[in-house]
Amino acid sequence: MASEAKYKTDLWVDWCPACGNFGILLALQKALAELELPPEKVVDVSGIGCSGKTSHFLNANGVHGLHGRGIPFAEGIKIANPELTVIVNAGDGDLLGIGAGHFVAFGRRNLDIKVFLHDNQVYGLTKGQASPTLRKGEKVKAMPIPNMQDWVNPISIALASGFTFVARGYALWIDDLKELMKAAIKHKGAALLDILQPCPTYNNLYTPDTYKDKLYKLEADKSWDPIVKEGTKEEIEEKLSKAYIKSQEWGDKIPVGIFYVNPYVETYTDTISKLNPLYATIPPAKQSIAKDDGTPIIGIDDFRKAFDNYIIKVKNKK
Ligand SMILES: Cc1ncc(C[n+]2csc(CCOP(=O)(O)OP(=O)(O)O)c2C)c(N)n1
Ligand code: SF4
Ligand SMILES: [Mg+2]
Repeated sequence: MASEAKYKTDLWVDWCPACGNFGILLALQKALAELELPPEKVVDVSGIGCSGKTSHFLNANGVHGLHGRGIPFAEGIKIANPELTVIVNAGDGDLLGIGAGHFVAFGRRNLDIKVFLHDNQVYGLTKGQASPTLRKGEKVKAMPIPNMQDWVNPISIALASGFTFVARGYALWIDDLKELMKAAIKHKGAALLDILQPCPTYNNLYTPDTYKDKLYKLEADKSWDPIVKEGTKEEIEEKLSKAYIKSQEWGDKIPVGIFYVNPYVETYTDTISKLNPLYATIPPAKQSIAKDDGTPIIGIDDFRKAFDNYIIKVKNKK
């Protein structure tokens, strides 16, 4: 089996000592190695933040984008070339603060992209302000007063937005995290992996000591069955409701593991392929953009024709 060394770069990994991001990076390198994905077929898209440095430390294609815009960059890449494995590594501020609109719209599309949310409850890179996942009334050390705003629950919002794979991992349980990453990557559709990530420099509330007594594994309960098996409306509603109720659990006990998986939803790129069969054989990234003499080819005519035909068919059905 390929070793994770294949995915390491020779850059000095400059996160603070004991940062949870080290565990996330190692789990990701191990997951990619065990899945035997060639680095040239993997794209890691990062936003801005400490988490955003992941793309520099992973030997794969990487885009270190703009704060809050990891998802739209990733969407463009996946739509242009659906054969790539596209992963977003971004912070809780990035994905649920400035980028929250993209997060919700992404769930609706069910694009086959994996969102790994580095959930440290702070804006690490900008020195420890509260992020959207810090609870109301909590105060981490750089804050002058306790948090005045309520939190955003990443699991609940992902379920409500249409993500078809929703799970939570912990940065220091590297083997479990690696397995969750593998499951997310293998799932065909939009995946959220909320990764609880200690930030020893700025978050003095959610430390490894805090998590030690609170975290428990969903899989330990043999009756917990988060995977949609038949795809009926009733089954989906039942599993979604149970996942939502479970997502509200946060306090003395914090669940880690898979909350919900629905493999029955068509992906966005499959929908496009149905509209235009050409898309499946020659996606945009593989089309020529210029003729031999250098004149640009505008390649949207076939797509437009297919789309017009589709509209005509739909209208005729009415
Ligand atoms: C458009 C824009 N707004 C604000 C910033 C400043 N900024 C950089 S990183 C960051 C927050 C990072 O927090 P998070 O996304 O949680 O990542 P972490 O550092 O915790 O991994 C902010 C506000 C920016 N770079 N760009
Ligand atoms: S500030 Fe926090 S999240 Fe950022 S590198 Fe340091 S420990 Fe990690
Ligand atoms: Mg953060």
